[in-house]
Amino acid sequence: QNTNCTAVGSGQTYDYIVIGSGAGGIPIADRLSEAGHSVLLLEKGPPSSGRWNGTMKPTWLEGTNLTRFDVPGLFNQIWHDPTGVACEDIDVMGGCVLGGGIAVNSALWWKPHPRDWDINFPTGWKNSDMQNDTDKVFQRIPGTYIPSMDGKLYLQQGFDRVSKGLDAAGFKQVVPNDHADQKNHTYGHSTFFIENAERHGPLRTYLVTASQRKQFSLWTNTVARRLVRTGGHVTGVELECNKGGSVGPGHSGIVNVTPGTGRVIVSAGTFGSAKLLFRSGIGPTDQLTIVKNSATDGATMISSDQWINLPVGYNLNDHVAPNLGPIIWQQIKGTDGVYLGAGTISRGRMTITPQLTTRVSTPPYLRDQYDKEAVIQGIEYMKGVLSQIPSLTWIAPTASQNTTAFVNSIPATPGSRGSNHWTGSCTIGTDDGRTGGNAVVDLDTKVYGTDNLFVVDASIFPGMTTGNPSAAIIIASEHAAERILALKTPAHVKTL
Ligand SMILES: Cc1cc2nc3c(=O)[nH]c(=O)nc-3n(C[C@H](O)[C@H](O)[C@H](O)COP(=O)(O)OP(=O)(O)OC[C@H]3O[C@@H](n4cnc5c(N)ncnc54)[C@H](O)[C@@H]3O)c2cc1C
Repeated sequence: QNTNCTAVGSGQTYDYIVIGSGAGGIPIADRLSEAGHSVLLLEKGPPSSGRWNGTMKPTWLEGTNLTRFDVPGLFNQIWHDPTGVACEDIDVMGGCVLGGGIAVNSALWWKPHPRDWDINFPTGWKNSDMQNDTDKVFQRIPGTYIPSMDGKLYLQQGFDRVSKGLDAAGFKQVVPNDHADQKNHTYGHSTFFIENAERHGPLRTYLVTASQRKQFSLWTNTVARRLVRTGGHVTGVELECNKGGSVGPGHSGIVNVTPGTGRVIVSAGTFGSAKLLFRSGIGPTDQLTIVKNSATDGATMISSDQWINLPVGYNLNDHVAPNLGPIIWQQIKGTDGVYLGAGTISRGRMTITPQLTTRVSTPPYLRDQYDKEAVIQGIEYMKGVLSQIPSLTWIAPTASQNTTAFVNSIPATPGSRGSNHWTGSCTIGTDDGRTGGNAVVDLDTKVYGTDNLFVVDASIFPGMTTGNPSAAIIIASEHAAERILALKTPAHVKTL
């Protein structure tokens, strides 16, 4: 028996159990506890930031309360030294530590373009519905395009050179997050959630206020194995200590929600949330059958007469290529009339393996010919603009290379094209997936066919955002919190 693995007693129950402490999970756990509810936030990974007793750091940070996660210059460390940080059960990059993606990402921080909501999201989630939530998020996490301590911008040679060409072509320089709607023929400095030269974001804001409340609890190193449910009603969550407790103190056993009124919010990310639903008997029959036949879960999985058939894992999406800066915007309209970015229509699928890892079985990149045409058009356009700049050399595609051939030469795989901006898999919408629709969760983020189970993270996004998605996910989490708090407990549950 590992002393780092505490078996939970059945006495303590919670109004809300939130599974996963990423961009979706931390903000909603804060808002639900702020409303007076008891909230348990579960995170399978270890603490990350020094503020939360994280310990992973290079020797030169010893003696400080900072870890590799706090120092912007170490953002890329996850690619060189991923052990104990990157998720081990997915086939793409993800952060499985306290904070999830927002503890390991590059901290690029974009206020969403109005069309990010208006094109893709359903009624009640349009730009006008999200304004209040956007303001709340950007008040707490303003972001900056000058991340240094002394207020100076460094290494601007590239920016200065490129901007001359952009100016000559009539592009306008903007402060991006002051003009979120001006994303055509504009450019600017990239914005980051960095403050005092350290990683800022939900770990320094939402988690701080949540932790000050007595009704809030956080358990790290604790894996949610599956939901315990009777029909569409979840009574608790089955837990396992991460690696048997060998990586730090965790919890095992079954933790229950408040009988009758308690709710569970799954915020385990695009892959983690889908996997948890599969293991809980919620998803397409082919995926649930893989879990049923697995050595780990087969014998104890919920029986097939209780399965809920929903299109979990479909509608997978990612940006076609990562962006850094200087950031340049130009609207490219495909010949199908929709825009590149928020308007792309290519989608993929993620699935589960017999070992209960997940994989991108159908990569989403450029599967649609109009999406591909728009990318080619975009590269051609930028080549034209930037060719005006003296002594600037295009590295790819080379001067002699045909753009179409270049685009076709890049494999449509996460390894070549991936941007780590995975969305989809548990899509929000009114078209109930049990009866042939695409949606896994309804407009309150409640899983169809259940009465107290919700999904709140990148997985509910029906389509892609223009920029890196973390701000939009946090805004969506604020919005979901309001809608969930406003929901009445179903009458039949109250009478139980
Ligand atoms: C390397 C990298 C760079 C990126 N750069 C940027 C950027 O610069 N700007 C930007 O906006 N976005 C960036 N992103 C994307 C952004 O970080 C993600 O879109 C965002 O974090 C997703 O939020 P989420 O809540 O859906 O999931 P996550 O943030 O992934 O959170 C999910 C959490 O759930 C936990 N979990 C999973 N399964 C379980 C379980 N069964 N039990 C308990 N816990 C579980 C995970 O450990 C994780 O902490 C980047 C991502 C990566 C990986």
